[in-house]
Amino acid sequence: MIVEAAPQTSQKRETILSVRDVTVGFGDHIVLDKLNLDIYRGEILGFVGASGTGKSVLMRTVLRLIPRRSGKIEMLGSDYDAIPADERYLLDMKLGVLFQQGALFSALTVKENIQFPMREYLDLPPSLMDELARLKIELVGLAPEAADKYPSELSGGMIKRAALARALALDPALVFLDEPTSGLDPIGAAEFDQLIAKLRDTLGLTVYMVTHDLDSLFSVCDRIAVLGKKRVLVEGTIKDMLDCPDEWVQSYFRGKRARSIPGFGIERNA
Ligand SMILES: Nc1ncnc2c1ncn2[C@@H]1O[C@H](COP(=O)(O)OP(=O)(O)OP(=O)(O)O)[C@@H](O)[C@H]1O
Repeated sequence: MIVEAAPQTSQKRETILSVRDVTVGFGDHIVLDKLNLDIYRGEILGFVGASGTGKSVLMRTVLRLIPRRSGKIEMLGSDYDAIPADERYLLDMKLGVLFQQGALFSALTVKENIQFPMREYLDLPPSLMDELARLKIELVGLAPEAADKYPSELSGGMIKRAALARALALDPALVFLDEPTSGLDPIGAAEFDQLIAKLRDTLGLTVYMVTHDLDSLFSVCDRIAVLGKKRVLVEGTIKDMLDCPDEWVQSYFRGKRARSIPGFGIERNA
Protein backbone atom coordinates (compact mmCIF):
# COMPACT_ATOMS: atom_id res chain seq x y z
CA MET A 1 0.00 0.00 0.00
CA ILE A 2 1.28 3.48 -0.81
CA VAL A 3 0.99 5.89 2.12
CA GLU A 4 1.01 9.46 0.98
CA ALA A 5 4.16 11.31 1.86
CA ALA A 6 3.94 14.53 3.84
CA PRO A 7 4.16 17.58 1.63
CA GLN A 8 7.64 19.09 1.56
CA THR A 9 8.37 22.41 0.05
CA SER A 10 11.83 23.87 -0.11
CA GLN A 11 10.64 27.20 1.35
CA LYS A 12 9.28 25.65 4.53
CA ARG A 13 11.95 23.10 5.34
CA GLU A 14 13.57 23.44 8.74
CA THR A 15 16.80 21.51 9.18
CA ILE A 16 16.58 19.35 12.28
CA LEU A 17 19.84 17.46 11.81
CA SER A 18 22.84 18.82 9.96
CA VAL A 19 25.96 16.71 9.39
CA ARG A 20 28.92 18.57 7.89
CA ASP A 21 32.20 17.11 6.66
CA VAL A 22 32.06 14.28 9.16
CA THR A 23 34.92 11.77 9.07
CA VAL A 24 34.83 8.56 11.10
CA GLY A 25 37.30 5.70 11.12
CA PHE A 26 38.64 2.76 13.10
CA GLY A 27 42.44 2.60 13.00
CA ASP A 28 43.47 2.88 9.36
CA HIS A 29 39.97 2.12 8.14
CA ILE A 30 38.15 5.32 7.19
CA VAL A 31 34.43 4.47 7.06
CA LEU A 32 32.97 7.94 6.46
CA ASP A 33 34.95 10.69 4.76
CA LYS A 34 33.72 14.28 4.95
CA LEU A 35 30.12 13.20 4.81
CA ASN A 36 27.29 15.75 4.58
CA LEU A 37 23.62 15.17 5.33
CA ASP A 38 20.52 17.19 6.27
CA ILE A 39 17.22 16.01 7.70
CA TYR A 40 14.21 18.30 7.68
CA ARG A 41 11.51 18.55 10.31
CA GLY A 42 8.52 16.31 9.74
CA GLU A 43 10.05 14.06 7.12
CA ILE A 44 10.90 10.39 7.00
CA LEU A 45 14.40 10.01 5.61
CA GLY A 46 15.25 6.50 4.48
CA PHE A 47 18.93 5.66 4.64
CA VAL A 48 20.22 2.89 2.39
CA GLY A 49 23.51 1.56 1.07
CA ALA A 50 25.32 -1.67 0.45
CA SER A 51 26.20 -3.77 3.46
CA GLY A 52 29.23 -2.41 5.31
CA THR A 53 29.07 1.09 3.84
CA GLY A 54 28.64 2.63 7.28
CA LYS A 55 24.92 3.23 7.81
CA SER A 56 25.04 2.04 11.41
CA VAL A 57 28.34 3.83 12.00
CA LEU A 58 26.79 7.10 10.83
CA MET A 59 23.71 6.66 13.00
CA ARG A 60 25.87 5.83 16.00
CA THR A 61 28.15 8.78 15.27
CA VAL A 62 25.17 11.15 15.16
CA LEU A 63 24.02 9.66 18.48
CA ARG A 64 27.58 10.16 19.82
CA LEU A 65 28.07 6.47 20.51
CA ILE A 66 31.10 6.56 18.18
CA PRO A 67 33.54 9.51 18.15
CA ARG A 68 34.16 11.33 14.90
CA ARG A 69 37.59 12.42 13.74
CA SER A 70 36.40 15.70 12.32
CA GLY A 71 33.33 17.54 11.14
CA LYS A 72 30.33 19.14 12.77
CA ILE A 73 26.91 17.81 13.77
CA GLU A 74 24.03 20.09 14.70
CA MET A 75 20.82 18.72 16.07
CA LEU A 76 17.73 20.87 16.54
CA GLY A 77 19.88 23.89 15.90
CA SER A 78 22.47 23.07 18.58
CA ASP A 79 26.06 21.92 18.24
CA TYR A 80 26.24 19.30 20.98
CA ASP A 81 29.93 19.91 21.58
CA ALA A 82 29.42 23.62 22.07
CA ILE A 83 26.55 23.63 24.58
CA PRO A 84 26.62 23.25 28.38
CA ALA A 85 25.80 19.92 30.05
CA ASP A 86 22.28 20.91 31.12
CA GLU A 87 21.40 21.80 27.52
CA ARG A 88 22.86 18.49 26.32
CA TYR A 89 20.54 16.74 28.73
CA LEU A 90 17.55 18.56 27.23
CA LEU A 91 18.74 17.77 23.71
CA ASP A 92 19.09 14.07 24.53
CA MET A 93 15.47 14.04 25.67
CA LYS A 94 14.36 15.11 22.20
CA LEU A 95 15.89 12.04 20.55
CA GLY A 96 14.36 8.58 20.42
CA VAL A 97 16.15 5.46 19.22
CA LEU A 98 14.95 2.07 18.09
CA PHE A 99 17.94 -0.22 17.66
CA GLN A 100 17.86 -3.35 15.52
CA GLN A 101 16.08 -6.27 17.27
CA GLY A 102 14.25 -3.80 19.49
CA ALA A 103 16.82 -4.05 22.30
CA LEU A 104 14.21 -4.11 25.05
CA PHE A 105 15.36 -4.95 28.58
CA SER A 106 14.37 -8.60 28.92
CA ALA A 107 13.90 -8.45 32.70
CA LEU A 108 11.42 -5.57 32.46
CA THR A 109 7.81 -5.61 31.30
CA VAL A 110 6.71 -3.53 28.34
CA LYS A 111 5.38 -0.87 30.70
CA GLU A 112 8.64 -0.81 32.67
CA ASN A 113 10.64 -0.60 29.45
CA ILE A 114 8.63 2.41 28.32
CA GLN A 115 8.99 4.02 31.73
CA PHE A 116 12.75 3.48 31.80
CA PRO A 117 13.64 6.73 29.99
CA MET A 118 10.95 8.55 31.96
CA ARG A 119 12.64 7.48 35.22
CA GLU A 120 16.00 8.57 33.86
CA TYR A 121 14.95 12.00 32.64
CA LEU A 122 11.74 12.99 34.41
CA ASP A 123 10.57 13.16 37.98
CA LEU A 124 6.94 12.04 37.78
CA PRO A 125 4.58 10.33 40.21
CA PRO A 126 4.00 6.60 39.46
CA SER A 127 0.34 7.12 38.53
CA LEU A 128 1.29 9.65 35.85
CA MET A 129 4.03 7.39 34.48
CA ASP A 130 1.48 4.57 34.27
CA GLU A 131 -0.89 6.80 32.36
CA LEU A 132 1.86 7.95 30.00
CA ALA A 133 2.95 4.32 29.37
CA ARG A 134 -0.68 3.41 28.66
CA LEU A 135 -0.92 6.21 26.10
CA LYS A 136 2.31 5.16 24.37
CA ILE A 137 1.11 1.56 24.21
CA GLU A 138 -2.11 2.73 22.58
CA LEU A 139 -0.21 5.05 20.24
CA VAL A 140 1.84 2.19 18.75
CA GLY A 141 -1.21 -0.04 18.35
CA LEU A 142 -0.52 -2.57 21.10
CA ALA A 143 -3.33 -4.01 23.21
CA PRO A 144 -3.49 -2.68 26.79
CA GLU A 145 -2.66 -6.19 28.11
CA ALA A 146 0.78 -5.94 26.48
CA ALA A 147 1.81 -3.56 29.28
CA ASP A 148 2.52 -6.35 31.76
CA LYS A 149 4.15 -8.78 29.36
CA TYR A 150 7.88 -9.46 29.18
CA PRO A 151 9.72 -9.24 25.82
CA SER A 152 10.00 -13.05 25.69
CA GLU A 153 6.19 -13.24 25.62
CA LEU A 154 5.87 -10.94 22.58
CA SER A 155 5.89 -11.63 18.84
CA GLY A 156 8.52 -9.95 16.64
CA GLY A 157 6.04 -7.30 15.54
CA MET A 158 4.96 -6.60 19.11
CA ILE A 159 8.61 -6.22 20.17
CA LYS A 160 9.13 -3.60 17.45
CA ARG A 161 6.04 -1.71 18.57
CA ALA A 162 7.04 -1.90 22.24
CA ALA A 163 10.52 -0.66 21.35
CA LEU A 164 8.97 2.16 19.34
CA ALA A 165 6.77 3.06 22.32
CA ARG A 166 9.92 3.26 24.44
CA ALA A 167 11.63 5.41 21.79
CA LEU A 168 8.62 7.75 21.95
CA ALA A 169 8.49 7.80 25.76
CA LEU A 170 9.80 11.36 26.07
CA ASP A 171 7.92 12.75 23.05
CA PRO A 172 11.05 13.15 20.93
CA ALA A 173 11.26 15.46 17.94
CA LEU A 174 13.57 13.08 16.05
CA VAL A 175 13.60 9.29 16.13
CA PHE A 176 16.28 7.01 14.77
CA LEU A 177 15.10 3.63 13.54
CA ASP A 178 17.70 1.00 12.66
CA GLU A 179 16.13 -1.47 10.23
CA PRO A 180 12.74 -1.36 11.97
CA THR A 181 11.01 -3.83 9.66
CA SER A 182 13.77 -6.44 9.51
CA GLY A 183 12.51 -9.81 10.67
CA LEU A 184 8.86 -8.89 10.13
CA ASP A 185 6.66 -10.62 7.57
CA PRO A 186 5.53 -8.38 4.67
CA ILE A 187 2.14 -7.62 6.26
CA GLY A 188 3.69 -6.83 9.65
CA ALA A 189 6.31 -4.68 7.93
CA ALA A 190 3.67 -2.77 5.93
CA GLU A 191 1.65 -2.17 9.11
CA PHE A 192 4.74 -0.89 10.88
CA ASP A 193 5.47 1.45 7.96
CA GLN A 194 1.94 2.80 8.15
CA LEU A 195 2.34 3.36 11.87
CA ILE A 196 5.52 5.38 11.28
CA ALA A 197 3.76 7.43 8.59
CA LYS A 198 0.84 8.04 10.96
CA LEU A 199 3.20 9.28 13.68
CA ARG A 200 4.86 11.62 11.20
CA ASP A 201 1.49 12.98 10.15
CA THR A 202 -0.13 13.24 13.59
CA LEU A 203 2.83 14.13 15.81
CA GLY A 204 4.99 15.87 13.21
CA LEU A 205 7.72 13.37 14.03
CA THR A 206 10.97 13.47 12.08
CA VAL A 207 12.31 10.00 11.31
CA TYR A 208 15.82 8.86 10.38
CA MET A 209 15.36 5.30 9.19
CA VAL A 210 18.14 2.94 8.19
CA THR A 211 16.52 0.26 6.10
CA HIS A 212 17.05 -2.42 3.49
CA ASP A 213 13.32 -2.63 2.96
CA LEU A 214 12.40 -1.39 -0.52
CA ASP A 215 8.71 -1.39 0.41
CA SER A 216 9.42 1.12 3.19
CA LEU A 217 11.46 3.28 0.84
CA PHE A 218 8.76 3.32 -1.80
CA SER A 219 5.79 3.62 0.51
CA VAL A 220 6.61 5.97 3.40
CA CYS A 221 9.94 7.70 2.93
CA ASP A 222 9.71 11.34 1.91
CA ARG A 223 13.36 11.36 0.93
CA ILE A 224 16.09 8.81 0.57
CA ALA A 225 19.83 9.10 1.13
CA VAL A 226 22.18 6.50 -0.32
CA LEU A 227 25.49 5.86 1.40
CA GLY A 228 28.45 4.73 -0.70
CA LYS A 229 32.09 5.58 -1.30
CA LYS A 230 32.25 6.86 2.30
CA ARG A 231 29.71 9.63 1.60
CA VAL A 232 26.09 10.31 0.72
CA LEU A 233 26.14 9.34 -2.95
CA VAL A 234 22.73 10.74 -3.75
CA GLU A 235 19.75 12.06 -1.80
CA GLY A 236 16.25 12.94 -2.88
CA THR A 237 12.99 11.39 -3.91
CA ILE A 238 12.36 8.01 -5.49
CA LYS A 239 12.47 9.82 -8.83
CA ASP A 240 15.95 11.11 -8.02
CA MET A 241 17.02 7.56 -7.20
CA LEU A 242 15.61 6.24 -10.47
CA ASP A 243 17.41 9.01 -12.36
CA CYS A 244 20.76 8.53 -10.59
CA PRO A 245 23.37 7.00 -12.90
CA ASP A 246 25.34 5.27 -10.11
CA GLU A 247 25.51 1.53 -10.78
CA TRP A 248 24.59 0.39 -7.26
CA VAL A 249 21.68 2.86 -7.07
CA GLN A 250 20.43 1.69 -10.45
CA SER A 251 20.59 -1.99 -9.57
CA TYR A 252 18.97 -1.37 -6.17
CA PHE A 253 16.12 0.87 -7.28
CA ARG A 254 15.52 -0.60 -10.72
CA GLY A 255 16.31 -4.23 -9.92
CA LYS A 256 13.91 -7.13 -9.95
CA ARG A 257 12.91 -6.69 -6.30
CA ALA A 258 12.08 -3.01 -6.85
CA ARG A 259 10.05 -3.74 -9.97
CA SER A 260 7.86 -6.20 -8.07
CA ILE A 261 6.68 -3.48 -5.66
CA PRO A 262 3.17 -2.13 -6.26
CA GLY A 263 3.47 1.50 -7.28
CA PHE A 264 6.98 1.07 -8.68
CA GLY A 265 7.75 3.89 -11.08
CA ILE A 266 5.19 6.27 -9.58
CA GLU A 267 6.88 9.63 -9.56
CA ARG A 268 6.23 10.64 -6.00
CA ASN A 269 7.43 13.96 -4.62
CA ALA A 270 8.80 14.74 -8.03
N1 LIG B 1 33.43 -0.77 16.41
C1 LIG B 1 34.00 -0.98 15.23
N2 LIG B 1 35.33 -1.23 15.14
C2 LIG B 1 35.92 -1.42 13.94
N3 LIG B 1 35.26 -1.39 12.75
C3 LIG B 1 33.95 -1.16 12.79
C4 LIG B 1 33.24 -0.93 14.01
N4 LIG B 1 31.93 -0.70 13.74
C5 LIG B 1 31.82 -0.79 12.39
N5 LIG B 1 33.00 -1.04 11.83
C6 LIG B 1 33.28 -1.19 10.39
O1 LIG B 1 32.68 -0.07 9.74
C7 LIG B 1 32.16 -0.47 8.47
C8 LIG B 1 30.70 -0.05 8.35
O2 LIG B 1 29.94 -0.82 9.26
P1 LIG B 1 28.38 -0.60 9.46
O3 LIG B 1 27.92 -1.57 10.49
O4 LIG B 1 28.11 0.83 9.72
O5 LIG B 1 27.82 -0.99 8.03
P2 LIG B 1 26.30 -0.96 7.55
O6 LIG B 1 26.25 -0.12 6.32
O7 LIG B 1 25.40 -0.58 8.68
O8 LIG B 1 26.11 -2.49 7.15
P3 LIG B 1 24.82 -3.45 7.20
O9 LIG B 1 23.89 -2.95 6.13
O10 LIG B 1 25.37 -4.78 6.86
O11 LIG B 1 24.22 -3.37 8.59
C9 LIG B 1 32.36 -1.98 8.37
O12 LIG B 1 33.54 -2.21 7.62
C10 LIG B 1 32.58 -2.40 9.80
O13 LIG B 1 33.40 -3.53 9.88
